[in-house]
Amino acid sequence: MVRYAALKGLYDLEKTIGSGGFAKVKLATHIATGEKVAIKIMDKISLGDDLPRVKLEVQALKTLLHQHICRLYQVIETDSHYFMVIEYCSGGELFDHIVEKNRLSETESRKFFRQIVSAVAYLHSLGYAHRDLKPENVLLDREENLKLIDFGLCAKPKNGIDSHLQTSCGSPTYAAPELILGKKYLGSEVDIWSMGVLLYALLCGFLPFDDNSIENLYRKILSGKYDEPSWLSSSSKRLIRAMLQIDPKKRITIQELCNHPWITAGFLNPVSFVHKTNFEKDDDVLSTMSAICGEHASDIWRKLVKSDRTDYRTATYLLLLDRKLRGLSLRISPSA
Ligand SMILES: COc1cc(O)cc(Nc2ccc(C(=O)Nc3ccccc3)c(OCCC[NH3+])c2)c1
Repeated sequence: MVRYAALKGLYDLEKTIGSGGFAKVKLATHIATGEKVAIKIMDKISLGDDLPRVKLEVQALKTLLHQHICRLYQVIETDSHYFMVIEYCSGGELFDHIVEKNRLSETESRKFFRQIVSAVAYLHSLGYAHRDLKPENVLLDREENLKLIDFGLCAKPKNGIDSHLQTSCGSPTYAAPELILGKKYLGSEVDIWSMGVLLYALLCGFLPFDDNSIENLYRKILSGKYDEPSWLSSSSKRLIRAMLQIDPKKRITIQELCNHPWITAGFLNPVSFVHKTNFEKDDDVLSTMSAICGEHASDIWRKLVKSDRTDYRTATYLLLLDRKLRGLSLRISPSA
């Protein structure tokens, strides 16, 4: 097991749970609380000119406080590496959940899809677009709550969500026609397309556009034609068609999506979200931390609120808070 001095006494690294281009994600234990976390390890040399993306993602994640967006607890930077300590989603990938059940019922799909819509509507309301929405980036926590991950490609155009982007990114299978054509596009509109692919995958158990050859895949996406299996209700078909519109200007908007009849069926209200600017103050957690580090609870809270929200104190506070919300004891052992 590779050891990193920067993690010594704070986190014990365990198995690798994901690896991508320039990053690998390992399961780890936050030693003081015993809580599991995911640590995304990036080597600065292999990051190359993608280095600024890490800062962009960290900046975005400090702002994004939403129950269906995976939480960033801590960032550790050394001369050679970045470590992002992230919420561990023990339920694994939504994709595996769909495959294991072959496909999901309309009711179960709606439960998950409402959570995705809430997270994306929140993201867009803050001027961000995810740009890489795909089943692998949708995880589940232990209560099967959905968590969006990997904001490495997320963008916050400087002139706001309604200004055009050009960078081609994300995976072709879930990419909108305008994106694969290299046209200028709106992040919000490409996210809606990808959500249409996600909804189709939930309801059908396979993808609307799929092909081993990239040319055929592109041709299928640009045709906008896909199968509509017999089990799809007419309401489901209407919603998917509204999201998989080739012309981005004809595509349903995130606001219309929050109120769509398919989304609200069986629920009392449209999809909504809350803008949280800070995590909630919890006196039990603060007194537990105070007992260990000897500082007054009020001083710990003041430092937490003033901090950049990605230090060890923040990670410890949020992990203890999570333990409390799960009804577990707030045990904490002084770091070795
Ligand atoms: C904000 O959340 C982020 C940002 C980011 O840049 C990367 C990640 N990556 C993560 C985070 C957590 C997991 C995880 O908990 N996975 C897991 C847990 C139990 C069973 C199976 C998987 C993660 O998994 C990597 C594979 C996901 N495709 C990646 C989060």
